[in-house]
Amino acid sequence: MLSPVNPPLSSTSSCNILIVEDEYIIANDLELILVEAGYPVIGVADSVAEALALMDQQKPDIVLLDIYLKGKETGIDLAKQLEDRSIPFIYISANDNKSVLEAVKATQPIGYIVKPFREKDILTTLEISRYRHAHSVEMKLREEKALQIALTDALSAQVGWEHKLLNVAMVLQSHVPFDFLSIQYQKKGTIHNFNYYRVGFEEYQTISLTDIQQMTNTAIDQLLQLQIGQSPSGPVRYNEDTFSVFCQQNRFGQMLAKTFRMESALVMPLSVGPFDTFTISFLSRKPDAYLSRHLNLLERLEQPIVLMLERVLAFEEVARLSEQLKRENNYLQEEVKTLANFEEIIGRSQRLLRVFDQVTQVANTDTTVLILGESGTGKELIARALHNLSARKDKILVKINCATLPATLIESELFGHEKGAFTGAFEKRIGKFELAQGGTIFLDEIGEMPLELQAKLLRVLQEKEIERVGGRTPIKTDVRVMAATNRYLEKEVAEGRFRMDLYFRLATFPITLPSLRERPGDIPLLAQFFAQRSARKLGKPFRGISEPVLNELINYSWPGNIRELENVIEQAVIINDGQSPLSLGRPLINSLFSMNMAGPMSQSAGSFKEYGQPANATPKDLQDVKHIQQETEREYILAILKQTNGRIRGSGGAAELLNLKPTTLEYRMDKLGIRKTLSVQPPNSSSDQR
Ligand SMILES: Nc1ncnc2c1ncn2[C@@H]1O[C@H](COP(=O)(O)OP(=O)(O)OP(=O)(O)O)[C@@H](O)[C@H]1O
Repeated sequence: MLSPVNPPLSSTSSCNILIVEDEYIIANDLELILVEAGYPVIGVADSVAEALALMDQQKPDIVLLDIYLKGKETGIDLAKQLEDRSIPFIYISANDNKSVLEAVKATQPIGYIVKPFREKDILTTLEISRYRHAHSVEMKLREEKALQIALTDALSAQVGWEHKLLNVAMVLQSHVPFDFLSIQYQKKGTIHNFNYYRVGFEEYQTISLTDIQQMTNTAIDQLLQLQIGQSPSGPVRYNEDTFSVFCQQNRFGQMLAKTFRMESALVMPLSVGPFDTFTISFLSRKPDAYLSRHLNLLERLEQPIVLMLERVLAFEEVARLSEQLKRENNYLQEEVKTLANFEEIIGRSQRLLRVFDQVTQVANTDTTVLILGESGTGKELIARALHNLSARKDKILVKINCATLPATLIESELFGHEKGAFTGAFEKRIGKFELAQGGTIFLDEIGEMPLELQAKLLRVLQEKEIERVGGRTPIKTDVRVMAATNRYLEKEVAEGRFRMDLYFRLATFPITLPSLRERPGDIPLLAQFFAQRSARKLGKPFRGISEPVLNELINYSWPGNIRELENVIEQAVIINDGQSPLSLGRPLINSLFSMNMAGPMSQSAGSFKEYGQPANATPKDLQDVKHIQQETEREYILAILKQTNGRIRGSGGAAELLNLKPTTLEYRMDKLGIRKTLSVQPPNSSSDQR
């Protein structure tokens, strides 16, 4: 609590007085009394015009003011101007007419002296009025300080902006009265609008743009359009005479005034930082509600409020960034991060070296890259290498697997959604494109993307803008796009499952990875690398790989490519006693995959084939190929599941052995008709758990 302190009163000699009196004798009398008492009299005026001219030369500290003066204008007219200039005044008048006294009271003088007066009356009233005025200035300062504290509390409350600004409105009401308060917040070009309609003492109704849309029959877009570029440069009041100017300049305000029958306004624009502006419009039903004291108060509050808003917005930004960091962290923890530089990519075959050349050529550009190749050939590894070699390497690489997400969720996963965009969208959520801002997005299994979303992705690639689901404003993005697929995309295009325009857009720079059987020379290197890495991980000595085992590895067709080799070697290390060279946990049988059919793959996207073909059956058409491919994958997964006794997750589970995320494996199992609720099958059981 502030303790009441009497403000010190300045000496009479420092209180300059202006006398405004048209009767010469009285004016002269007054001057003599004042000078005698030590007050400097800076002038005597007999009309409002003369008083104003004198005040322009020197500002008085107090004006002694008669009501009826020379000319048309009265002391009451001058009083309004004195209020504007914050100059205190005392009336000296013989007038006791009731209506005149009412008008006098409304001008808020600091005193009133009745004519005829005695010297004592003048000096005592002057002294008391000066004291009360000084005291009221002090009170005003205190009130303003309290107002600033209340505004800070209102703005820093942990509530949404609508609630925050309602609190601000309630705090301001007793200082700048209004019947309607409209606050427009422009953030980097996006407009947010908050409207509060006073319906009772401390009772307000929040009016949304949708409400205004319904009341005025105007489309939202048009309402937003009406609000663009309408702020004055500083606080301005519009009363009776100037309200039409307000309506001309402010089309949205005009609409509010018409709908809610408002007749005066006070507009306060606030620039917060380089991008954000707030425009607070106070509207009143009274035609002359806004006085200069309201304007002066808002002018004084301008800087403190801007500082408060800057602080609140900075806190919000920090919270947003830390939320983004948390999200990125979660994301990175979820991801098995591979460091992927060329050193981590094993192989010396000509085919792989050619891929390295392509990666080096394109890495440091922003070109969209399409990585093609059978499953497990290292497409993701190459995507990571591309990112790590690009200028975006210090920003995030976000991967999204288009095959593992339900079609209904991919859009919101990619582009985010606004609160309430669809059932279950309880909170606003940013998508992977926004998460990847400044970095790279890797769209794995792009061939699985639903057609309608392909159109949206194409627009993002062309416009470099995204739109959240349920959002209305496009958001600029700076994201490099990479995509991968093990599908033959040209065939998908021919069969109408993939948009040709998107295909061409993505395939600006295709990189096709060779299958493992196309580079058998790399198999010993890879096997050695994986064996050493697993042994290190398991803390076991590594005694090499025997010649026959290496031959077996080289002669196998590797339908699962490097991923399969990695798993085979890891199992071999697990069962190895640490004393002898590695032997394989299970024999490698080229039962369904033909080695001789797996010819070298061309580098062009067009000649890419899906999987190898069976040795013991000549497929008649594409359907056959697909069937064989699915059967193979199915058998392979079942074999691993049998090995793990049906366990998918956790250490030693099928997902780990297959080096897949459990959700990816479950998705594939689902697609291949393998039931998730696996019963533990005896190793020789032929049940396929369908
Ligand atoms: N040249 C390589 N050197 C070392 N490890 C590799 C190499 N290529 C791939 N791998 C490893 O093989 C596994 C499969 O690679 P990756 O996931 O990149 O394949 P993919 O082609 O993206 O597979 P899918 O199409 O199934 O998503 C990963 O563990 C990866 O680290």
